[in-house]
Amino acid sequence: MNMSSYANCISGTIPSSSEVQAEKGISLNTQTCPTRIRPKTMSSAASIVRRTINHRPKDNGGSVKVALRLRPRNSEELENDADLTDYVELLPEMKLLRLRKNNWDYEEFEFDEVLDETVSQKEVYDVVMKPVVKAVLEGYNGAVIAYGSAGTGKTFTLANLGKENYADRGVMVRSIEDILDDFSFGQDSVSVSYLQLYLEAVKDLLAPEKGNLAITEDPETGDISLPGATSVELKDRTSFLDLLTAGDANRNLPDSKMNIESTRSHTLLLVEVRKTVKGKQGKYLTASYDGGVSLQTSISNDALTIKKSKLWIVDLAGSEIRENKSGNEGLSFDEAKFVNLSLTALGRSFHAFAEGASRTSLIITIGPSLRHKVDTRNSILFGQRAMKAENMRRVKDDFDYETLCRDLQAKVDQLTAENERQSNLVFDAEKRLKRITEEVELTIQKSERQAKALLEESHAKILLIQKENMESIKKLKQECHQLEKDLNENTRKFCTQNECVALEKTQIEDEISRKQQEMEECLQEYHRELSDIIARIDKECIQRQSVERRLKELEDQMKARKRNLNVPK
Ligand SMILES: Nc1ncnc2c1ncn2[C@@H]1O[C@H](COP(=O)(O)OP(=O)(O)OP(=O)(O)O)[C@@H](O)[C@H]1O
Repeated sequence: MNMSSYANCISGTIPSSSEVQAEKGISLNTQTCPTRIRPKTMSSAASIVRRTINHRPKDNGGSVKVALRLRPRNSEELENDADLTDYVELLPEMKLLRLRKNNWDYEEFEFDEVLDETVSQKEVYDVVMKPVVKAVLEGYNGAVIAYGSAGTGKTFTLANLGKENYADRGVMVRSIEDILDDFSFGQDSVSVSYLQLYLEAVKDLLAPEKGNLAITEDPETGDISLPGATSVELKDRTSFLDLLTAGDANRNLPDSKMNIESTRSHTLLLVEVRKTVKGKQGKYLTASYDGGVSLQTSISNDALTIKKSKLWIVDLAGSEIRENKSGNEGLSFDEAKFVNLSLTALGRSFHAFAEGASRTSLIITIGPSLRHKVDTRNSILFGQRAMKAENMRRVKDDFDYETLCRDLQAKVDQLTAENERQSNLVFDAEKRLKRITEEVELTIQKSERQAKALLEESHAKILLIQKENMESIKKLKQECHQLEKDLNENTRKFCTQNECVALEKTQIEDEISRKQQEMEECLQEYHRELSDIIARIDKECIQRQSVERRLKELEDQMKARKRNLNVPK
């Protein structure tokens, strides 16, 4: 028995797709729910890539409704910017998910709902669970199962009590709220059992002291029942929250180093609804749970009819592949084997359950980190197989249970074999991946060594060049210093020469001025002497004129005397 066969065993009544749409009440408006995860390469290359398309089966009236939900990134993933961008593309508006195999090839999967990380708990409930609860209130059996690898949000989706944030209430609480809202107190009743399957043990979370609950199998029908399971009648919403809180405290959460929130056990909440309705008499096809799983019909009492139905809400153990993911930290072989064994028991118990009218939804949860890659693919394939499961709704009178059981067992075997084949393939792929990773690591180490050697060589060269440069700089500095000295010397000499020239110039100028002064003085002396000479000449001229006049007078006197002398002759 395995996960996929398990899904087959819990198939249910499926309405037409238009009914589903009508029942959703709230539709996931794709406009308001854009796909954040969308690899550019895949989209842009959509016209050239190869696609493998896995559409929902045409005749889907009988399929298990399968919704796929992506968990938002947590703080660690946000810090590491982890996401599946290169690998997964969600197209909520088309209810499609694409898984890229490589750059040119991807697979496309269609689901009943594709819920991206922006979708709220209420929306998940409205889309996935509300139709199931509605069916349960109408007297049909229902089941919601969460499947996905550890830490992808199964428990958050199903079992969150909304203590920290009221809006985060999960499917369990919201279902009970809706069931209680529809109740006529005094007439109707709802009771719950809370169970855990870990390895092969079935634990009653409402009465853990009971130890391992016995699983009994009806030798004729093959039905599995748990006669010792506690069933507590609910008074109100608070009593349910108290029960779940107490039950959760009793859960056995084995350590998993791979993910501390991981649990390898399955948690089952069984809600039994008993409603008294007026009106139509006759047989109703329901299943009751009186300590086990068995079939019964409705009880009619004139105009009053009692409808009994039950709702299973199942939080499956993390769906990690069985091989260890990180050394010895994954599931041990025994543990993995027993997980499946407990699924066998569980799956069988659903034989009888499925024989009743039922509606089943499966929520596949996936994580936003690349470390979820392999698990994401496994979960998606599981969801796809579940979608192909046949509708189990039958009217009791028309139903051949023995054939159903045989068929189911055959399918269980077939799917077990298929699952094992798939697991082996995954195991081989992981081995190959491990080998390739080792090769890549070796190559990286070699490259690192080469890079280191190159780095050291370059470093040495750089040091040498630096040394040479330092020497050149030193030499240049010395030359520069010498040049400075020379320049200073020359400047000094030039200054000295300049000073000498200036001194000489001053001396010469002084000499010239002295000479000029002397010359001026001399000139003045000449002028004075000349003036004296002119004055003397003038004086002598005057004297000479006077002399000349005297002389002329004398000459005149002499002439006069001569004439006087001649006259007597
Ligand atoms: N839709 C969501 N929005 C916000 N937080 C979420 C959401 N889904 C999951 N988480 C958080 O992610 C963590 C893991 O979720 P959860 O425990 O539900 O995973 P799981 O699949 O049940 O894991 P396991 O198989 O180990 O039990 C929790 O801290 C939970 O609060």
